[in-house]
Amino acid sequence: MATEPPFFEKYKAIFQSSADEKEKSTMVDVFEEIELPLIDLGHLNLGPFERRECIETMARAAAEWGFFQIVNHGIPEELLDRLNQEQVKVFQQPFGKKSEDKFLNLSAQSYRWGNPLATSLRNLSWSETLHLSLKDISKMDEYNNLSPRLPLQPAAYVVATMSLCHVSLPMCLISNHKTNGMITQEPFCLARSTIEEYAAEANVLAQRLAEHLAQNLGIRAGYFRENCSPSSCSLRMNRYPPCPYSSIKFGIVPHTDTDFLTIVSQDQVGGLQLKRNGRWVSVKPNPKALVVNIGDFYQALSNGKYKSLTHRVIANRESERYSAAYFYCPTYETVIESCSKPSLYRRFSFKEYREQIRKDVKATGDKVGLSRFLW
Ligand SMILES: O=C(O)CCC(=O)C(=O)O
Ligand SMILES: [Fe+2]
Repeated sequence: MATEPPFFEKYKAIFQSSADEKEKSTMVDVFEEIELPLIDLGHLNLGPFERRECIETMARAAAEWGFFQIVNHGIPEELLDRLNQEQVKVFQQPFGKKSEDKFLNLSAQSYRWGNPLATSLRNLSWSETLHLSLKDISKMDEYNNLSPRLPLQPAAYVVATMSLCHVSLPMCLISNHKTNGMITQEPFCLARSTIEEYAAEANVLAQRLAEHLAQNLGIRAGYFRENCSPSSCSLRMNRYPPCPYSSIKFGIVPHTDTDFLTIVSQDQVGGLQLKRNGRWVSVKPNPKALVVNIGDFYQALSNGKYKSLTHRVIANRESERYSAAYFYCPTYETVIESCSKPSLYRRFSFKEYREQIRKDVKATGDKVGLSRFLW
């Protein structure tokens, strides 16, 4: 059963109407590959001097690059591996299952692929994602309650579940598999606890980073703790299938992130690019490090000191790529206001910002973003 989203069928018209662009894009784009500033968070525990230096280096990277990478961040490699395994399992499901409304009992639109509003090759994303609003994760449990109704013998179900899942809280779906011409049914288990464990660790890390970055800005110590919680954040699992069409450029189209900061774990394939001083540069992947990028809200909060950089992912012709992005967001009611005067941006709530994005995307196909809130 096909697992890949039907990109070609869905975007046939775009492919056909862009023959000229196809011609042009046979030229191979070459981008400079850069290594992001590397911050060793282990230095925070060495002594007051090393700690101050580490925080200053991080703040400089946030101001000059908007991106940096971190090691000794406290999230065990073993947990990152487990998260990746869960992610692979999700995307290996038949497309028909993934695109069901209640896939994994999550809200509609949790599974997304391509770009439903794509009008040309320029705004087509060659990727599929599972977007988990963290307040929804507890709903995943309900699937356990539903599963006995699924057409599999209870005993077989238990044995299969135990052998496929390494935790006691799997979320199960039954999927059809074709083996030697025979259709068989296998349960698909997603370890909810691995996702929760990762989300909890990522939340602690994100809060620590946000607080360190706030130190030189005079932002109240409790600001992030009061306005952000695991349930206001989200986790996006991304898969970028190999893309056979040279005319397709993007795994994810250029964008900035709508949050305070994002923590990204990625494999070794590469493809992330950021726009630095007006030029696109490729980020050299470092599977031992996590990538951190500043989002729109920290740019506004820091009164433009920290940069929410436009970034994108380039589609790869040969290899699939996986990444997982943790978005550190406040609650909808949180009002974001610059930490110094005169402020570049007028104050706005997350809710207001989201609403503006929704209108702009509908009207222009683009999020527009912070420039809408300049004085
Ligand atoms: O895949 C990546 O490296 C980045 C993903 C990203 O930018 C996002 O999910 O917002
Ligand atoms: Fe992003």
